[in-house]
This record gives sequence, structure tokens and C-alpha cells, in this order.
Amino acid sequence: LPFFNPPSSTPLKTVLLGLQNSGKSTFLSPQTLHPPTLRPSTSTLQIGRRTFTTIDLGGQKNLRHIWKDYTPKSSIIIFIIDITTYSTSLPSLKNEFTQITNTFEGPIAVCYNKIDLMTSSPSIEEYKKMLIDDEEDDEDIKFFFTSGLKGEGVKDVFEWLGEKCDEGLE
Ligand SMILES: Nc1nc2c(ncn2[C@@H]2O[C@H](COP(=O)(O)OP(=O)(O)OP(=O)(O)O)[C@@H](O)[C@H]2O)c(=O)[nH]1
Ligand SMILES: [Mg+2]
Repeated sequence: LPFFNPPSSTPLKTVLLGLQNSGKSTFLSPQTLHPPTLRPSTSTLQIGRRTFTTIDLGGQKNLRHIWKDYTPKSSIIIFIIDITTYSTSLPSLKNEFTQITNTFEGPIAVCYNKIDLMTSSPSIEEYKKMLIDDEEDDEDIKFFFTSGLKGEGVKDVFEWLGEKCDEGLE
């Protein structure tokens, strides 16, 4: 059956990180109202032929210490940022993001989320510059504008991540 494209056999282990209220739980399941996440929650997503097993973690300050227990077990990080509070949360964001990039090897999708609430159309380069100091482009980090609530950009995120993982297998 030459045209039969079987589902990727290995589920891609994905962890969602980001400050509280950034939209992690909604990103994974937009139909549900989510209370703040208190303990890790695992689910499975089928996107095209790929299967992602996702771990949704709490983003409140006192819960962030467990992030480091999950990143080594994951092949992918989705880092969600609430674009509407970006400037005020930038110091904590930088701190958390630097800790992640210093230790994690795989692909990271940075999602500027809740784009549906923006009236202007911002430039992704400007946003990126505020988060990352070094000038070098890292091929394993990509920036997206998303609305988890409306499902905008979400598919692009998973497609890029899936492709990155395929590259890693070559
Ligand atoms: N307008 C808009 N609201 C969103 C979007 N994503 C999430 N929200 C809202 O933001 C709030 C927080 O969403 P959650 O998904 O619970 O955020 P979280 O990152 O999981 O929060 P913690 O579990 O506390 O870390 C909820 O009121 C969501 O409805 C989005 O893309 N657009
Ligand atoms: Mg949550």
C-alpha cells in the first residue's frame, strides 16, 4: 500500500510551560473552561499523522519549581506567553525562559498567545528581541502568534514541532 501513511508510532512527548493565566490549558482544549492548573495533567493529541502526548503544568509562581522535573522527560516544549501582559511579566518570563533554554536540547515553540485580543498587529521580531538577548538565531526556537481560544496558529505550532522531531530522527 504505497500511499498508506501510517500514524507516527512514537508519541511526541510535549510539555506546556508558561506563567499562570497565559492560556496553556485552553491551548490544548479550547472547549473547556479551565480553573488554574494545580497538578500536572496529561492528554493525547492527534494532529495529522502525529501523536503528541502533552503535559500541562501549573504556571503559578509556587508551582513552577516542578517544571524542571518534566523538561528532561520531554522532547518538545511549548512556551505560552500572554501577549496582553507581556511588558509587565517580561522580567519573570526572561528568568524562566533562560532557565529552560540553558538546559533543554529539543525544539521550543514560543507562542505569543491571546492574539485575538490585540488591536494592533505587532511584529514578532520586536517581541522576540525583548525576550532573548543574544543575537544568534537558534534553529530550535520558533516564535508564533496564537489564539488558543480561537484555535489560531495552533496547527502551525504542532506542524513545526512535528517536522523538527522528524529532522532529529534523520
Ligand atoms: N482571549 C483569549 N483568552 C484566552 C486565550 N487562551 C486562554 N484564554 C483565557 O485566559 C484564562 C487563562 O487560561 P488557562 O488556559 O487556564 O491558562 P493557564 O496558562 O493554563 O493557567 P495556569 O493553569 O494557572 O497556569 C482563561 O480565562 C482563558 O479563557 C486566548 O487565546 N484568547
Ligand atoms: Mg492551566
